Amino acid sequence: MSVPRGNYLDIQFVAQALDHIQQGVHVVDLNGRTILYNQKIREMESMEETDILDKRLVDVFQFHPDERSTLLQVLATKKPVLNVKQSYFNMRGHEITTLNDTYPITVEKNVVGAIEITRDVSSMEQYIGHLGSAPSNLSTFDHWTDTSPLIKEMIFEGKKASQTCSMILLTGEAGSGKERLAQSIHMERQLGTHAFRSIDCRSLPTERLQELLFSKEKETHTEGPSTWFINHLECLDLNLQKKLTQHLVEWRKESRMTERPNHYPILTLSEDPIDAIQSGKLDKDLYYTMSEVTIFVPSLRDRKEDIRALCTYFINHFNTRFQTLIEEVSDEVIQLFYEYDWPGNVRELEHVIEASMFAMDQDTMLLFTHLPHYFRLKFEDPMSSKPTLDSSAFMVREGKAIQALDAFLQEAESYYIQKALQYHDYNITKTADALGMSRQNLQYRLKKNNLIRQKKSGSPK
Ligand SMILES: Nc1ncnc2c1ncn2[C@@H]1O[C@H](COP(=O)(O)OP(=O)(O)OP(=O)(O)O)[C@@H](O)[C@H]1O
Repeated sequence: MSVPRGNYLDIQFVAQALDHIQQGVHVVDLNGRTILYNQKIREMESMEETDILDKRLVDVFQFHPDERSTLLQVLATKKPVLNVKQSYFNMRGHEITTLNDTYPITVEKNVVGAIEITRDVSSMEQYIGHLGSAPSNLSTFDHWTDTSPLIKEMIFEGKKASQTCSMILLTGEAGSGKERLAQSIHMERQLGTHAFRSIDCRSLPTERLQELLFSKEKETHTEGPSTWFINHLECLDLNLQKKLTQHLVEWRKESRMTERPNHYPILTLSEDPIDAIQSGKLDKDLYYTMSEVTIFVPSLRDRKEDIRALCTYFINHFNTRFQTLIEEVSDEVIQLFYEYDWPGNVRELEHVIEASMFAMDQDTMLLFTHLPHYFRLKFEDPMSSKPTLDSSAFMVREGKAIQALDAFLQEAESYYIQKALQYHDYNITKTADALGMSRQNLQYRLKKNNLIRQKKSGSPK
């Protein structure tokens, strides 16, 4: 490790020692220039020493007006700042969550710099995510808007299943509300003071799934009843599906001998089970074992009567979160929502409302112009007689094959964000402002579209 200034031998000695510890250490001098940046923090932030040593923090990291550098804050206030949790994307696009303690460094009562000690808690955060949610965050049947007959029927089935100890299979497209239904069943079964464990086979590597599904089992026997929500089984490795089948058969035998089982499996499939078996994604035995009680969660396109009530629900929800006073969605927008097919289901509607509310200033009614640009592209502009998506429109070119709408939208989003980033010289804050979204929202989209930053990146120090 090279150290640029100060008592060279002393600092080099300390710096080398600090390269062997498991916490990240970042030291700046009185001018906010980095004089020590140990091995661990370099790994976490995916930065090289040359990127940062002897440079001012403000020249290396981009700060949003709402974010404060804890190191600079400590230099200014001369007081420690402890236990600050930060989540950010490092240079490789990996999401990192850290806990930081930052202290002033004083020599003869004068502050000469600041030191930040950082613990990487990303894997702990993910693990806690799997351990269970607090009951206050879980949905209950009272939270459902039950306008359509299909949802009324689903709620009826869900409540009926809650009266039993059976394992339950929920089927329905992604984003339709399967997890929400599983939480409602958990609460209806009076398990609110116990854990709701969510395991998503879509997003975890096989080794981790193996560990979560099988090795943790002994521990849970001592912890009281819990719901095991195993999501997207069609994405689980076939060998693990076979192993899970054996476990579920065992579970069923044991549960018949007791009034209150130790855990209650709720499993999901987001594809048609028969198609999934035919395409080799789903083990037939697993399906027959778990499908004793099956509830179908309807897609939004099949229950458009619910759209207005869902819009009201999301507006109230985001009003509370963003401290806004939006009142309603215009009839014209509701009409477009009725015409649209909603491949991403309720989740997509939620995102459209959230993005639109970001774009609203003093208005209280959500209008066509507030809808996100990509979403408006799907429709003719009602203010104009010319269709927006004609042969000269964005990325629809002669000779280019028409692609599925989802793929087109993904490409459009990716392309547009890339252009905006280039235009703003890869400055995240400016790009996010220009796109009318939060910095976190832009970072999420960079990750989703695999657009790793080309320029300096790192934590909001
Ligand atoms: N009836 C509803 N009222 C309000 N919000 C809803 C409703 N249904 C779903 N949502 C919201 O939509 C989003 C997706 O729901 P959920 O995660 O339950 O779907 P899912 O079918 O489990 O999705 P996936 O298959 O992708 O895991 C969540 O944010 C959820 O809160």
